[in-house]
Amino acid sequence: MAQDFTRTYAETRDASDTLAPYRGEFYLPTDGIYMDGNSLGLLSKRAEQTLLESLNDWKELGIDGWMSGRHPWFNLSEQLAALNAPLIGARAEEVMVTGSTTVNLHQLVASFFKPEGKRTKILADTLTFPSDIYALKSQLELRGLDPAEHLVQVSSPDGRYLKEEDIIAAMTDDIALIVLPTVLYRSGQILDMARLAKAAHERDILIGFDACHSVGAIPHAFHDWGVDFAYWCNYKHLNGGPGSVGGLFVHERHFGTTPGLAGWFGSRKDKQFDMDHTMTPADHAGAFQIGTPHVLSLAPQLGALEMFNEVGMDAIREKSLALTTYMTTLIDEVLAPYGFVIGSPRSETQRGAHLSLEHPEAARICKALKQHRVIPDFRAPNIIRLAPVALYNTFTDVYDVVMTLQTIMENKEYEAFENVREVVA
Ligand SMILES: Cc1ncc(COP(=O)(O)O)c(C=O)c1O
Ligand SMILES: Nc1ccccc1C(=O)C[C@H](N)C(=O)O
Repeated sequence: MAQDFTRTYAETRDASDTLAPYRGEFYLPTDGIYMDGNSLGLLSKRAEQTLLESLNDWKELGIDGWMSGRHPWFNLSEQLAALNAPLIGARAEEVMVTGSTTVNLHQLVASFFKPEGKRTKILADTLTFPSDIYALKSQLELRGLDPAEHLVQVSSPDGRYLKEEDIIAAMTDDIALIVLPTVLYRSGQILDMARLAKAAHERDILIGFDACHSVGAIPHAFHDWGVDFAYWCNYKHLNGGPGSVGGLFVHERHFGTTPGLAGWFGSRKDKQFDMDHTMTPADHAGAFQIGTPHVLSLAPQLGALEMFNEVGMDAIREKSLALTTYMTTLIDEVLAPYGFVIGSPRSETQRGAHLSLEHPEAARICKALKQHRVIPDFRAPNIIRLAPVALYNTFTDVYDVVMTLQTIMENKEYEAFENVREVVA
């Protein structure tokens, strides 16, 4: 069917969507449209079930829940690592579900940043998420290195995108480590990780990626690309729940590296309860765990990740691109008179799973959207992020959101609100 701009067209696309049955697995808002799965994914019935099962194990088993019950807690992180691994293109032993994004970055930099001789600097970029920069600066300071000199941030020519050639040009012989996002949190640009990893290694530099905005959104091949490490959260596209435990990847060539931040849960599991004061680290990515896993923030991931493994990242990516491409076409057609700029890549190979819509009145347009029960998020100073999620959004959702935006703009409904951000979104 040729694309047209009717709601019937959107309904026809939904009717032939093979992922459509998954929508029924989620708790969706009953009175509106959720478009913020890039910030906090929704609860699914399966995630709820595995959380309740773990809660019940605690209720019934107490301490014995570590080794028995529905999902024994002692191996839960390893079990989830095996479910995360296919999503990022890694071997199960290269992955651990542990910590949080920022804590895992601290752990990985503490373990892999080895300033020596002339190589004393870390390379990052100016568009990355602030927490990463705070962590990198504090890691430098812990080593007595001044971030003003030792943190190099590649800048963006336009404030939206980074150019791989600029990043490669900044890979000079004083750089020891590179930390970059896989997908930029504002524009949704995908960086060419394979190319960057190759360029870094040709120059003897280690490279790690923040995969918060790509895990569960696009396929990865971290192992084959030779990426040294990566870290991510499981609460956005992976729907693990607010504050859900994060993930990390360490390429197998680095197995045996001493963890910078050691703790007893990084031990070989058969040795951990020997209670020896000399640690025997696990001989895989498990070595980078620190303390006791946050079991109740792991448990929902069992149900949530099962769906991703069932469907596979290729099918998720295919639908996600179909949704964002459809949204782009509608925005171009319907919102053209109102001064919006799409601040996300037009090219599908460079586009992550959300669209960034820029407008000088963005803060109050977001508030008007929320009044219509459409949930986007806002990033200062002028970005509305919209994420039509493959597992639970529809083409009709996309259509309705764009039409709601048209109504808001046409009737200047946003003028009823102040153009200032709210606390979170
Ligand atoms: C790209 C990116 N990096 C880091 C973080 C920080 O994650 P956390 O607060 O879970 O450590 C986030 C989200 O909050 C993020 O989107
Ligand atoms: N962790 C959070 C806690 C509270 C509110 C938002 C977040 C986010 O994750 C924001 C997201 N990282 C972003 O790309 O803006």
